[in-house]
Amino acid sequence: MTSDTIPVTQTGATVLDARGVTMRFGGLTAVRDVDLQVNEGEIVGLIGPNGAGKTTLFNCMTGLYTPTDGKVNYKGKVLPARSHLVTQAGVARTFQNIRLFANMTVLENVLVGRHTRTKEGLWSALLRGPGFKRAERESEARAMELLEFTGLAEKRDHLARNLPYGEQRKLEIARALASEPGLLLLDEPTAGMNPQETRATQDLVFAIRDQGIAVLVIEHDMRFIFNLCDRVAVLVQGEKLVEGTAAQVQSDERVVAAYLGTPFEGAPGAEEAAEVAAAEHSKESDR
Ligand SMILES: Nc1ncnc2c1ncn2[C@@H]1O[C@H](COP(=O)(O)OP(=O)(O)OP(=O)(O)O)[C@@H](O)[C@H]1O
Repeated sequence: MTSDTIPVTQTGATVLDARGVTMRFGGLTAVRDVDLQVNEGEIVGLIGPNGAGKTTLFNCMTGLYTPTDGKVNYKGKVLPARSHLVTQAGVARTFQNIRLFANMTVLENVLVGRHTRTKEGLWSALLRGPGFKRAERESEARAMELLEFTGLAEKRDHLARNLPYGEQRKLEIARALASEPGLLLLDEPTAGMNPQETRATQDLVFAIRDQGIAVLVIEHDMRFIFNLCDRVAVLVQGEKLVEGTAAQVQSDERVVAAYLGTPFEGAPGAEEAAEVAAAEHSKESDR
């Protein structure tokens, strides 16, 4: 393997432990033998060029895909292969393409996110007995706390589809938090945001971490990632190329090369790039 993990100061206990994760789609290996850990109290960034396999790795960590190889543990237990069970286990996520219930209110969207945490069963809900009503009141109180936390309380009765884009992303985060996770996975949380909204999202992620929730975040905005993260892993063509602090990753010439599209010797994709260069060279010399 060509990956290079630069030692950084170990923080709390390991929350997420992905080992040797590989995901193949037919002939395409989207993720290859990736190890990634997230520890308590950490914000970890996952970066890489388009198509590097970042979302596929998220999908492998949240039960949307069953990895072809490797395993993912959360707090010492293998994560189940179903997304709702992963959420129940304590791992919540947001999506690159916002997935809200557009015709439900802001509050209702957060209440939907709480269903993995409410114990009241189907009959209780249908009969609307005292247990159900109490649970409903508690859920609503918690949902309102989360709307205050994310700055959306005043919009509680607005339809999700009428929120500006930046607030829809915040609502996705509030909904994910409603499942009371120990780990939150954010897939491009600032996509489409203006600089002010991006800074607010940065503060929100710090506040989430301060509440004891570990965070793993995919993002293309490098300033956001390097300001935010304790540790950053770089995926290139499905493989982890480098992992380290923001300063270590920023100064690593292989990362710069991967983004500029000139892979180093031994880096994932270097062989193919060399073959293409050789073929182009021989074509030119034939002319
Ligand atoms: N369900 C799927 N079936 C087939 N190929 C897939 C599937 N999901 C992803 N891929 C392929 O796997 C590779 C990695 O895609 P992925 O979306 O994980 O990359 P990414 O790093 O998240 O990219 P981006 O930054 O553009 O979102 C791509 O070549 C993509 O086309």
